[in-house]
Amino acid sequence: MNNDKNIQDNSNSNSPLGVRGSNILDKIIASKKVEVAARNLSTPVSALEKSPVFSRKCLSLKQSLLNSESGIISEFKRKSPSLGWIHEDADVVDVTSGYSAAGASGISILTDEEYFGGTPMDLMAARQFIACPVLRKDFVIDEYQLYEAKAMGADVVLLIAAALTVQQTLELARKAHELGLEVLLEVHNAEELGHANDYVDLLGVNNRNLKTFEQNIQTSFNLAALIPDQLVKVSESGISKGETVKELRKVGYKGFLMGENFMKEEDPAAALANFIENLQ
Ligand SMILES: O=C(O)c1ccccc1NCC(=O)[C@H](O)[C@H](O)COP(=O)(O)O
Repeated sequence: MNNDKNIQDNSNSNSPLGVRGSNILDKIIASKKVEVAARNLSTPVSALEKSPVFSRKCLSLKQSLLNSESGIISEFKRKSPSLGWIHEDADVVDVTSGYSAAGASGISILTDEEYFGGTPMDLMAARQFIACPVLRKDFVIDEYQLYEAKAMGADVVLLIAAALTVQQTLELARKAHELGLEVLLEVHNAEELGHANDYVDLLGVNNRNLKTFEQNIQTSFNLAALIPDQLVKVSESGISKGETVKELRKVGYKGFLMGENFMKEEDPAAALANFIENLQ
């Protein structure tokens, strides 16, 4: 039996951070609005544009996934709303340069501090040492955050359908492309696929419902056939078995976003190397 498909629903439990799962996405978005407004005042776009990496040409995660053997997008996250601390003292440069050396097709870095224990500095530091595509993993609600992503040295941004209207998704995706960033649109159900537009490069199916924390790999299998062919499919969250990756490949997935499975280990990069070796 593939245990990844049978992850238990923990939607009714209190999270380790003391926020109930049922409204976590709303809480994150509410905090994000305050945070972004403050940063916009302290560091205007004109200052972000002066970043030494602002004008660098972004690497393509889409191409990397199409060309790569593993398709693993390994994530750097110190904590999460569903688990609390996973790896509090993890060093971003050690872990992400290790991920890169181990054969990651892309690297996702959480830049949200309040809920995930990350910072924009994490991404900026990692960028100096890694040559594979980097996803800024955050809750994008404002185009200011796209300028920030560019200033940090990110290549891809995440747009979460559950947090945006169709119109907001279109405007943010268009702006991201204008800045040279790729767009990973994340959905959790068939209805959210309606957020896809011409500026979306990769379509991520999150097996975790961000409003309830419920996880089920079956979500990726159910939505696979509904995703337009031109979008590179990525399965996100709750993956811990090579067998799951192999089954997801059969229904067209090229990318596999994995965080906890590696970050919970003392040496996340060694865990990734071992995972990839067992995929061959
Ligand atoms: O991880 C959480 O608890 C979480 C809660 C609310 C919103 C987002 C959340 N996580 C972001 C992600 O989607 C995952 O970090 C990513 O897909 C990797 O998942 P996993 O392999 O299960 O760590």
